Amino acid sequence: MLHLPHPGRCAVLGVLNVTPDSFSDGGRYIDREHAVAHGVAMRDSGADLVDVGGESTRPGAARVDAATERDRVVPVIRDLVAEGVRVSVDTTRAAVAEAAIEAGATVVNDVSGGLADPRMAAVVAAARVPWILMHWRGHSDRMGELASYEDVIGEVRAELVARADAAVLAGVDPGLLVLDPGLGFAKTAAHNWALLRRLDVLVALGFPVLVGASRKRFLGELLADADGTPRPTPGREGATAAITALAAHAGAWGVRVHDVDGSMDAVAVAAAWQLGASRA
Ligand SMILES: Nc1nc2ncc(COP(=O)(O)O)nc2c(=O)[nH]1
Repeated sequence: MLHLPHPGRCAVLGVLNVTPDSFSDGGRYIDREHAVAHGVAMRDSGADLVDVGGESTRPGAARVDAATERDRVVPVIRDLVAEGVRVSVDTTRAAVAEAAIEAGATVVNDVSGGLADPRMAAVVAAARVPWILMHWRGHSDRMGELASYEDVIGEVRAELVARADAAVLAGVDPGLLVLDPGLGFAKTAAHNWALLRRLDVLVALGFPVLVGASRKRFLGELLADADGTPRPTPGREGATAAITALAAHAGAWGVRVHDVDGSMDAVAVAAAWQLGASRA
């Protein structure tokens, strides 16, 4: 099973996008020094993992080549590990995951659930590291056309089970798998809310479940102003923290967020609510 320093509460993964074009923080941490300082700050705020990504997955984002992605994340991962930070690498590429693990990353966060790179399962199995399998139907340039479901809960569940089965067949320890509904990936706002409402269906599979709603567009649409203008990303932290609390209460293993402080408070509230008392 996944080791966590705070097993009594939902895990908090701090997002560190070392990219020029991620949707909500693109460019802020492209500089290595700033990136490392931000990662250390998120760990000091209580983040259980810092999730380092080198390629934007924003809808319509242009892909970067493996070398560019690797060169963005490896130095930052190495420096963070040297500061004692636990790091996950957010990549769909086996070669990048391999280099990140060599640099000290201890979790692979794969938004493609192993579909983008057939070599990923072997890399994860050999390294014996936890593997986050997110629900995905194709790269950023195609997600829009793939967002159609008869039964989004049933289909996402079935497609994630298929990914977990494939991982186990490839030699990955099932105890190291984490599932993630992939909010916003080939999904409309309605699909996102339907998946959150029935998160219990994924939790019931028995794998840890990670939820990544932080600052996403469907929150901006929910919080739109009178003339329908979506709330800009900086104004979505309250909704993100609310989802953190609700996801934790629904049994999520972890959340992936940009603002660690807000979600640390939210997971503390969820834990106290669950216990009927604050932690002794
Ligand atoms: N496991 C997982 N990883 C992810 N990586 C990137 C993004 C896109 O958001 P960002 O641009 O804020 O990183 N979302 C997820 C997600 O929902 N789940």
